[in-house]
Amino acid sequence: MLSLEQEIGAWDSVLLEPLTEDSFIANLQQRFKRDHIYTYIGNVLISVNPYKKLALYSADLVEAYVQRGPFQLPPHIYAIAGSAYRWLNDRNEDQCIIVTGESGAGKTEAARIVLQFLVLVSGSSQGTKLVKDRLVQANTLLEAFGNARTMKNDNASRFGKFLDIEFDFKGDPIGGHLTHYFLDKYVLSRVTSLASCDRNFHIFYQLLSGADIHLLKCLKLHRNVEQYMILQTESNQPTLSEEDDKNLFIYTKSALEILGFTNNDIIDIFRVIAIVLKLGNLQYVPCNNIDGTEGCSINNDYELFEVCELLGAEHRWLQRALTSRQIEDGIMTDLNAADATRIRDILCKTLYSRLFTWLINKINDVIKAKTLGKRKVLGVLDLYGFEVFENNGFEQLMINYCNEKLHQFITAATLKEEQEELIKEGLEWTKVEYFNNIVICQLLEHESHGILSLLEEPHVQSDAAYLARVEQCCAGHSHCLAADATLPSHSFQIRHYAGMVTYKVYGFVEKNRDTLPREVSRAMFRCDHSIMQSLFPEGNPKRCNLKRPISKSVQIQVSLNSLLKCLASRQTHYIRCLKPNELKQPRIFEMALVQHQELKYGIPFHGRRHLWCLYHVAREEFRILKHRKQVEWAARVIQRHYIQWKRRQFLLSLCRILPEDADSPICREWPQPYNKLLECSNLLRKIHHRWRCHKFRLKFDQTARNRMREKVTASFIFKDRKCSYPRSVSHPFLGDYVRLRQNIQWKKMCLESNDQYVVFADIINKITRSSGKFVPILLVISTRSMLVLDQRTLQIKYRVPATEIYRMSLSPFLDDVAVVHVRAVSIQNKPSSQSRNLHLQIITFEANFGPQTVTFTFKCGLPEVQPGQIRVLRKGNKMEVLV
Ligand SMILES: Nc1ncnc2c1ncn2[C@@H]1O[C@H](COP(=O)(O)OP(=O)(O)OP(=O)(O)O)[C@@H](O)[C@H]1O
Repeated sequence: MLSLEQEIGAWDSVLLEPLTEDSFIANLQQRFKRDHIYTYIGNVLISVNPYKKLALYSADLVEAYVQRGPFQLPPHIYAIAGSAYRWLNDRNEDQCIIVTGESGAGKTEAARIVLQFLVLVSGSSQGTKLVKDRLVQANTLLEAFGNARTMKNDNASRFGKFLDIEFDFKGDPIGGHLTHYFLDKYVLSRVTSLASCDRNFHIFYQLLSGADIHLLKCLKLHRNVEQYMILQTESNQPTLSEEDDKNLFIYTKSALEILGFTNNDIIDIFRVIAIVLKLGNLQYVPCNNIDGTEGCSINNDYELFEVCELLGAEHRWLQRALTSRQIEDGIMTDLNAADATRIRDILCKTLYSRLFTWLINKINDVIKAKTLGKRKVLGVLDLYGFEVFENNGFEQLMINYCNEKLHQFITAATLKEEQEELIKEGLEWTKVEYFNNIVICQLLEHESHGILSLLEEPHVQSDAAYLARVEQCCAGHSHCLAADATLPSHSFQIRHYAGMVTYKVYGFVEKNRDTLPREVSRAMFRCDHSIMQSLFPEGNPKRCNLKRPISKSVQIQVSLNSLLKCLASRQTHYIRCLKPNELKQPRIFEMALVQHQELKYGIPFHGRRHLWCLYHVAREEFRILKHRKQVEWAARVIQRHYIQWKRRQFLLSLCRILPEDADSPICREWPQPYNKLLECSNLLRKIHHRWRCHKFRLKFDQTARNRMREKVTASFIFKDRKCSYPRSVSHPFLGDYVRLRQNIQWKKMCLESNDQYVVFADIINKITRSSGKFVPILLVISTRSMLVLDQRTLQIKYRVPATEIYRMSLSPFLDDVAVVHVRAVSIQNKPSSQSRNLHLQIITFEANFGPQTVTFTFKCGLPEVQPGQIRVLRKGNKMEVLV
């Protein structure tokens, strides 16, 4: 685990006091000695190659760096990767980590550690795992086909690589895209001629050591490396053992399988490798043609026969394509041995580089995000650094041009933009002078007289003509030396941002065009090999393209400009890799070498420090404030969307959540709403209730409709005014509860008094005034009158015409007390003395007062009683009803 106490020197070089180049390098050295290989300089991470395994990488450390912000823990590549990943998620911005450095400085390793970090930190669902696995395997495959041993590095990438990883809104990888830059630069030389300490691309050795005997036989190969000319060097020094290659072959094959290549695809890929190996063995011997010109023949024709078998080509086509050239339509001339050898080499290089591009396209198809929707991208750019050798040619010019452009971009991003923003924000600061290398970029790419543009001029057909044009157009330029006596012959010099480089123009024109003769492309297109048609589309006789093929320098300029455009749209993070020694040894720190590399960075330290100090103070505060505002804004947006989502959820789920009998008007259940939806829920509940009542009513027949009318009337009268009312709601009114209308005696009686239309009839209890006992009597209300009858004999005790009843009252409590107000004089069938000021009380008792025996005492004779004026008082086991 990390221990902060053990930290040595300054984490961040800008805090060194004083900050000079010497103190900066000394700080790096001091830290390097104690295996602290990472140091910051502002927001750039410096990584010094330890050339040994260090316990600096683990899942625990990834976790630690994810939890803490940058600068809270010792400098680490995880902190840079963590910042990029965090910004990607928090700010929703595309990110890019740019890894730079010389060959062997540790760029590929750094890019691999970044990928490892992203793999560990992101989600672990089945789909995500598959994506991650494929991204990792893509790296393995690229190493086998794109890396080689060089004097500087046993596993040097021979191409620039830009891996874009796409993430979904959760921060899980969903796919990726690979772009490669300029494999051709080394393919141009490496495939067919090796420097003494170099090896060819790993895959050649892996195939020869790892393929089983059947595969070798099928590919017509021998296991022995010495059998193949393109694998020979002057020293023939092996570094990787055969055993290593054999083991690595297993990984390469498994990577191909995991990436979805079928067995047939895999055999086809290896067949192309075998073809390159065998083509490289072709030897030409000069011969004289009949017309006296020099021609050539293939010395070891059996190799060509085998190549044809592997390609599925006819021997005579290929032999003709490799040894002759079309000068006019249909007229061929034989090539001399040197030209034929050159064409053979170009074919080998073209085959290999196109196979590599084909592989990358296939990988891109597999790792492409399969899901639609918004995505964010985190890219890792691993480009080789500035190069200067004893002999520098076309390849170095291209690489140094790329570095020049990249340097311009980084300078603009880290210094120019900072300064401009400081001005914009009105912060106090001192302007820092720095060298803007735009002038060198223009020297190279100026449309009419740039060093690269001159290569495209139609009359520049030889290296001498090209040099003459460079001398003519650029000799006086402040960054170019040409036509100068101090220069070696056939050369010109450019003062790059990173130093002076002398370029020899040998082979410039040819390497820039480096086109395969049309006859060779056609012969390859005609082969019966599944991928040849896609590798050599220009060989299709139906595709007659008379346009000049795009030259290498134009291709590089186009792809570089699109790369820079892409970088400009992203938030960039920098990892600068440094090589501590040329011996590839641990623990050796050569001050001069490190200083030399760091100088190439080209920005004065004091300037950078000044800016960054202003940056840790004002800009940081500004950023925090801006960030906080962004967070607040984001919180508001999230809240708004969450509420909307909740609402929608509630509404959509309402009919699902409502109970089954929710259509019944008496069902009271309703789902509990989310707090913010209370009002909406209440309104909806009312609407829903009305709707279901409406539906309920639609089912009524005439009888039910009449009954409902009565109920509605009762509701108007009793609702909220009588405690016992709710109990009666569900019972329909019968009116004639004793079936009086069917009684024969009554039928006769009622005709006399015209009371045949009975509205209400039931047995009720009357309390006798003398004894206080209950006396059941029959109460009948007809459309004409109210009658009190003996329940057995049906003898009429009172008959009160309806017109004489002027009011009915009842108590609001849980009882059955009702008072009918009658004009006393109108009571019939009674002696007048009793009826004088009589107020009739009709009392029925049900079980409303519980099991107790209850006695009622009535005070009668009050003129008018309103609902609510009746009081029922409990006195011990007696109840007193006061009206
Ligand atoms: N962080 C590291 N820890 C241990 N060894 C490292 C580290 N970085 C680099 N190395 C060693 O240095 C060697 C060279 O590193 P790497 O291949 O990453 O260099 P490079 O800058 O990509 O070179 P090139 O541009 O030639 O591809 C690696 O094979 C490895 O042995």
